[in-house]
Formats: sequence, structure tokens, C-alpha cells
Amino acid sequence: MNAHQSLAVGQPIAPPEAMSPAAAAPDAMVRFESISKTYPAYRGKPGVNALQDIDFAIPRGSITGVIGRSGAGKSSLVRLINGLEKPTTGRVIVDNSDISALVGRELRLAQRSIGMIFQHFNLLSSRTAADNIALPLEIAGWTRADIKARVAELLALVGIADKHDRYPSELSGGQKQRVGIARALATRPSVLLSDEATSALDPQTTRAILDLLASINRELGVTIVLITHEMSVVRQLAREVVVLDAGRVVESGHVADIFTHPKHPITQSFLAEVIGDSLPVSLASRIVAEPPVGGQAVIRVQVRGAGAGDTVVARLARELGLDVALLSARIDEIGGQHVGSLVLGIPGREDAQARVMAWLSQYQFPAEHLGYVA
Ligand SMILES: Nc1ncnc2c1ncn2[C@@H]1O[C@H](COP(=O)(O)OP(=O)(O)OP(=O)(O)O)[C@@H](O)[C@H]1O
Repeated sequence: MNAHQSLAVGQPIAPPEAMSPAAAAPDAMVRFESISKTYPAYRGKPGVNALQDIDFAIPRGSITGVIGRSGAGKSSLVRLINGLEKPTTGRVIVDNSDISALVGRELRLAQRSIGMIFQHFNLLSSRTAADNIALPLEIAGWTRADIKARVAELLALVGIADKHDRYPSELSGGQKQRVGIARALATRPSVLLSDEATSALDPQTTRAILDLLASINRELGVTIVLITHEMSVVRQLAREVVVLDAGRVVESGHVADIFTHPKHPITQSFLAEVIGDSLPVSLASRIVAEPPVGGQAVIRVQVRGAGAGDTVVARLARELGLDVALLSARIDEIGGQHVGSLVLGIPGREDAQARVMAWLSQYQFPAEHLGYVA
């Protein structure tokens, strides 16, 4: 096993030797233990190694994002959690039960504690909203009276009590996903798998659905696993994130840690799409590689915590006795923490730059030198 794959999600980023494998995370809701998944060769098509050396834990009660590009192995990972696929090697433990070893009735019973929502909602068009939500309860053998009461409760929970008798064709995308969420929660699962559940929705509806998922996590304590190719979804909702690339976990940890210290190029490319690392055009167009006489060096600094941006600028100026200009700043709330990127202008002299970089490194602010402005 590759040590870099042995990560317990929820641990701050640490050197590989300090990372805990799944087995060291006893209070996990889902544990992948030395998982690989190979789809066999079929009708002349070669076999595919979809997942390799997967060994991590999803904390109970967490919202964990699993992010990766198309083909990274996200859907394969999800199908292992709900037992639709068996791993080629290793075990998948869900709520202390080895789902990869279950078959038949035992598997079906275990699957009732794992809800799932989908990109295209997967509702039955011939059934009303209420009857779609009732479906898993009918399959589980609930009485008609119990189903009626539970469906009413679920429709209210997801905020569409008035859509009880509507058919999917009469509902908006957001309302359809609310029906999907209610149906997924019907049998009171302990895990909710969300497979690109907001990818077909506009940004405003996406935000509303992600807010609903956050309140479900908070109020019902359901562990949520968010499969997505969008870092903006991870940023808004998840506290933990696992980055998959070519079937391997390349990085994992707290979202705020990953956003401030992305290590793997694939993570950096996901972040570049959302964090707005691009500089304002008016500033970018002025940056040059060689120091102009009397010019400023331009330094980008990553900061964390409320007020951290102001503190860095003030302390740098005070403690080093230098003129520090704030050329641009952006602060976001990520994983419940303020995370930001400051672009500072400092005196272009070599000694001043060296002192600023040493100070930033001493206080562990990631920083990069972007060039100079006149
Ligand atoms: N049933 C299958 N049979 C053969 N190969 C498969 C099967 N399912 C997935 N694969 C292959 O396994 C790899 C991982 O696919 P998977 O669907 O898990 O990735 P993904 O990250 O979910 O991608 P996407 O975002 O495009 O859905 C891909 O190369 C895919 O072609």
C-alpha cells in the first residue's frame, strides 16, 4: 500500500508517516480498507483498474466531499459504499458492518440505511411526489397508515408539503431534487450518498439544495458523502474532502486545510477554478519579471481565520518596519473558516523581500513571489 493513500479524512494535513489508515479510525461511518476495483476485460475491451490502494475513513456525522475529474473513480467508490459493486480486493465497512461481504436479503437490509440522490433525480414519472417518496417504504413493508404519516413528515422536511399530489413533470429541478432527498431519507438512513446531485441545477437552486443538505446533516445527524467534480460544491458544504485522481486518493483532509495548502496538481487545478486566484486585470497587466528601480515586489499570501488578512498587513509593517501595500484581497468562507488570498506590494529591495518571506514562513503563511510593479 502506498502511504500517501493511507489518510483518515478529518485529520489536518500531515506528513505521510503521521496519517492514519482507515483501521485507525474506529468512529468512522464508512471505512475503505485496502480497496481496489478492477472491471474485467469484456467483449474485446481491456480490463480497467478503476480504484487502487484506497484506504481512508469517512467520519460519522460528517459531510465529506469526494472530488475528481471524469473517470477518476467516484461512481465506482459510491457503488462500493452501497454494495452495488464488490471490491476486487479489500473491505468496505459501513456503520461497522462489512457491506462488501453481504448478499441477498442481508445486503438489501443494509442498503436501507444508505440513501442516495442522483444528478437526474431518478423519479418515477407515473407517480406523484408523495408516491415516489412512499416507494422505499412500500418495499420495506410499512403499513399504509405509517407510510402516509412518514411521507407527510418528509415532504414538510424538504419544504414542499404543498407538492404532495404533483407529478415530476409538474415540478422544477430543485423541487424534483427535494422529492429525491425525501425519498432517500424515507427509511431513516445513517448515510446519504449524493452523486452529482446539484450538477443539473442552476447556481441559485444549487445553493438552496446544498443548504437543505446542510440542515439535514445538522438536524438528523446523517453522514453525507458528496460526489462531485465541482470544488464550489465542496467549498459550500463539506468539512472534509478526498481528492481522487486516476483511481487513487491523491489528497485528503479538512477542506480549509486543502484550500490553503493544496499539494497535488489536480487539487490545485480544482482550486484555481473556484478560489479566484487570478489577479485583477489592472494589477496583472502591470506585473513585470525584473525589478524596476524603486518598484515594489508583489507577493501573494494565503491567510486563514477572521481578521487574519488585516493582521498580516499590520504586523508585517510594524514588526519589520517596512511599507506594505495591500494591492488586492479576497476572503471566502470555506469549510466554516475564513480563507483568503492577499496580494501585497513590499519594497523591491532584495533584503526587504528576504525579510518578508522569512517572516511569512516563520508564521506559516504560504506565500509566492509574483513579480514586480513600478
Ligand atoms: N461497469 C464498468 N465496466 C467497465 N469499466 C467501468 C465500469 N464502470 C466504470 N468503469 C471505468 O472505471 C473508471 C472509473 O469510472 P467511474 O465511473 O467510477 O469514474 P467517475 O469519476 O465517476 O467518472 P464520471 O464523473 O465521468 O462519472 C473509468 O475508466 C470507467 O470507464
